[in-house]
Amino acid sequence: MFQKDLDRQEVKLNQVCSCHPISNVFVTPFPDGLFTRNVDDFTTSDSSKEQSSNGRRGASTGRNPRSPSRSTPTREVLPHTESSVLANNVSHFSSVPLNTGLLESLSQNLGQYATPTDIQRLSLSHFFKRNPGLSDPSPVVQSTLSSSQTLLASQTGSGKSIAYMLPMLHSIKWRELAKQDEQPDAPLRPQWAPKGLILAPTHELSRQLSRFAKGLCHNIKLRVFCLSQENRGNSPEKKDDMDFVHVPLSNGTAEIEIRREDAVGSERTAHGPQRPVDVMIGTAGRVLDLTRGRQWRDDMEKIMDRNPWERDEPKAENSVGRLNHPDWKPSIDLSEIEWVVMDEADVVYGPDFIQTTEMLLNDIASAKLKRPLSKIGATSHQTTAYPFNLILCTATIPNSLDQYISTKYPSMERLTSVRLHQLPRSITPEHVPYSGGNRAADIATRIRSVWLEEGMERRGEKSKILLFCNKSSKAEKLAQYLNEQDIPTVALVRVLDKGKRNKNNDQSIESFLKFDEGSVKVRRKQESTADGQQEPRVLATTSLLSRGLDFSPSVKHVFIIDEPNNMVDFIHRAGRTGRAGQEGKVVIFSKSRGRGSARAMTGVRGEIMQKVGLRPTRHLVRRPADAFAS
Ligand SMILES: Nc1ncnc2c1ncn2[C@@H]1O[C@H](COP(=O)(O)OP(=O)(O)OP(=O)(O)O)[C@@H](O)[C@H]1O
Repeated sequence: MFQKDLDRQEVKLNQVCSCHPISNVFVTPFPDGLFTRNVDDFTTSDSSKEQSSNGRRGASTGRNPRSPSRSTPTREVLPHTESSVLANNVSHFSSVPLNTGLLESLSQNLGQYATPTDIQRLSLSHFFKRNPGLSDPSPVVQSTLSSSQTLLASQTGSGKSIAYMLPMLHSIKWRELAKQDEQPDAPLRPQWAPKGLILAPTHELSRQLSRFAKGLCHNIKLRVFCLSQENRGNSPEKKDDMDFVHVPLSNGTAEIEIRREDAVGSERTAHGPQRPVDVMIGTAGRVLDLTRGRQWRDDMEKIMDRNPWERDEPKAENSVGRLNHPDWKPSIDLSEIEWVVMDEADVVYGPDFIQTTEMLLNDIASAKLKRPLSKIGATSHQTTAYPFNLILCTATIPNSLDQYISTKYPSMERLTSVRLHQLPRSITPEHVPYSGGNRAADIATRIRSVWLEEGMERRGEKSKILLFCNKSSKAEKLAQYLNEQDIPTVALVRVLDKGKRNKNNDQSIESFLKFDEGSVKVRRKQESTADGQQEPRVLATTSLLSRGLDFSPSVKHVFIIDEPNNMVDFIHRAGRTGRAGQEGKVVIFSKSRGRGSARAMTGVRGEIMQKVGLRPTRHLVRRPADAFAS
């Protein structure tokens, strides 16, 4: 594929991360995301990526000429949202009857004196106080818990992962213990029939969430399994990998497949001493691949080719037999699912992913109710009450998501913290106009001055810096330039650059992410493989890494090199620093002062400058206060 095409695709990803008007989300009769592209395409090894990169999938599907074009960046409006009333009676994690093993894990992970953040207080209060099923095993109370719908919305870095993981993990453990008391001799459920499912838009985020969940589950002995394995070729390193066959792909990476003897329907349901998987984490596309079998995409694609404009979801699905098509080999049993979490909900419910997301939710409902989809009336246009708990989690609620929730999940409880859609207070914004000469040189100068300002260069402890560009090609060129200037930089961009996104890249990103076990592992690897090269202190990337990832507190600066597509994109890029109350700075680059700078200060950049309260330059054309203003 040509560079231009790749760049065009990437601009689209940036738009994906910012969502689109509601008409694009669910009224469009022929949403094309599932068959043209997937966030997976931009991340790690995946069969869909293989197909997408050779253009087959994109070529075989058309775009509904009646649907609004998605090629123009949208000015997504972030509506004003009322913050929920904070529960003052949940000042500590122990204020609710949380499983003691979970309390221990929290203190091991966050420190002895950690108290819940606002969104965690809201969540704990909501799930424990309003759902006595989390502490009362009586069947009547239990059934009230089994179909709640909740939205958790708060600023970046405010601890939303713990806010949804605690009620889910507590509930799964609570119900397991209650069942053991009732039926001590009940047979073990199948290996691959999880109780909880956490869906994220990228493999990177899935992996990070999975590590975090494993840390929380350590004491309560729930088994967490990540479907987004790292690229390890055929040499599995962890015990969990033994459950998978690694299928090498032509680009040097590997795909995973659950071992046939452990898959659904096999006689062997328990695998050695391993307990069944309790929580599974991955992208919706990967889960569908494993529940329906890899061929489902191809079969669906054939149907789309045959009858693209009159596509009707239940009809298309019925005509291929849905879950039980003889050619599809389902590997995961969805019938035991009790909790589904959609992390980064505005992306997962965005136009390019909505179809996969809805399909998976419908599959779960269908598996649980043991009825075909057509019988549960699950079309895109209807309100839906699923037979499981659904949690949507996001730092931004664009109009599109807001309206989608109102239409599709009218009874969804919205838990929203204060200052949603604003930069966290721990982030200081700064504006740097380019000098008018070599822009890359200006960036290098600012990086050096950051390290000088910190006075850390002398101690050899430079902080880490993230650079956000709009295009992979630009991030790569910038990284090359900075390396030539003796500023150790790594570019982490789309996976379509075959060979570049390899084990070393995965290692590079880990050294920027916050996770104790990960960083220890990375440090050890780096020590053993030291080849005289300096460890990168700067990571140049695109919006690919702007979503949900918990970067290390040593990432003190985020540089916004290119104008983000909109405020949503900006909030997520900036939010990679200043996490959990740590101090961080977002540096916004813009055109040099003088001719043309007035234009530079309008548009999204101008809105951002106003929004973050940066003193406008002389040339800034003021825009009327808009919905971003709180
Ligand atoms: N109660 C707490 N006390 C201290 N640190 C916390 C607490 N809760 C979470 N953290 C830490 O805050 C960091 C950010 O948490 P998390 O990744 O869940 O944020 P988030 O709200 O999901 O962010 P984003 O919107 O970017 O996805 C993590 O490093 C986590 O360990």
